[in-house]
Amino acid sequence: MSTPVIEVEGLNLKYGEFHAVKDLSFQVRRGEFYALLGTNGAGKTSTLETIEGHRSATSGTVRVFGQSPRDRRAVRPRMGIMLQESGFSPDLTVRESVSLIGKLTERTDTVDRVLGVVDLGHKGRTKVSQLSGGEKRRLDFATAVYGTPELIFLDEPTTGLDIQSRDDLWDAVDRLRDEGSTIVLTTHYLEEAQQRADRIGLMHRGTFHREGTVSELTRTLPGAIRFTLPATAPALPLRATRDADGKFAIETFGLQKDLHTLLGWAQDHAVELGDLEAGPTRLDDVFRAIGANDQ
Ligand SMILES: Nc1ncnc2c1ncn2[C@@H]1O[C@H](COP(=O)(O)OP(=O)(O)OP(=O)(O)O)[C@@H](O)[C@H]1O
Repeated sequence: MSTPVIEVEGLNLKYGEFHAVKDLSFQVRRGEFYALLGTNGAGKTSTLETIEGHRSATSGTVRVFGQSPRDRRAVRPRMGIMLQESGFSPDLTVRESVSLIGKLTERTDTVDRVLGVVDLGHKGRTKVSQLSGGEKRRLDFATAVYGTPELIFLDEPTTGLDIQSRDDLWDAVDRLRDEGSTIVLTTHYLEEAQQRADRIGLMHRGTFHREGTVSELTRTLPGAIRFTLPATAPALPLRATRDADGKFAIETFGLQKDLHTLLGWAQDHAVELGDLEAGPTRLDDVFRAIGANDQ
């Protein structure tokens, strides 16, 4: 098997007395889309900064392409990092900023191609200070696109983007994946991770609460059927609870069977199920379950 792109082994990070990352171990394989998710303050940024070579581990090892990320000359040209704030100089134009990415990363590409991918071709001569929030975010994304790096970090990439720009960004990420790039994503938009990630590392208080594919993370929790009923409806065929807003909820590990029972019962009794929703557990519910365990 080829060397993993990222190998984290027993990583610990301390800020003074505060133990921010505790014995964390995981790997990201070549071509994988890995989402590092977690609660606020879980340690995601600290972990990523170590992998990106910006921070030293208190103990443990981190390898990127089999090398230390502190060996910047070897590793840096192969990584594209889209930070939450890239900090482009406000006085530079968009074109100059993209060209600077090329110089700093030592990757080869053309400024026009990159401007086209991030849809800023019409803003090439505009100063960074005059860009809208969403346009700045698209310029940040250029750091991940320039030269199609082998490993790409996307830190909250879609924050501040409208729907169209989000779709465009994910289309561009899909193309990068087609070219073989490995993607590491952090986001608080869980649906984006749920739809795209091959695997998810779910951090809480410095360590993994869970790690696995989306279905591995969600299948330990029941799915749910929710609906409203007219006041005259007869007794339900299944055990249900009532939400604060009066909606009925059936939690089940046999979603298809229970849905079939419920629909048959509604048909037989000519009962209309209002606002009917049925679905497997979503990643949001896995997150809520973390909070519940803390109580
Ligand atoms: N420079 C620092 N000095 C002291 N404590 C820090 C420092 N940086 C981070 N921390 C603490 O370490 C913990 C982990 O922070 P980190 O930024 O890695 O979390 P995160 O998972 O990225 O959180 P969020 O989702 O809120 O961005 C937090 O409790 C934070 O307050």
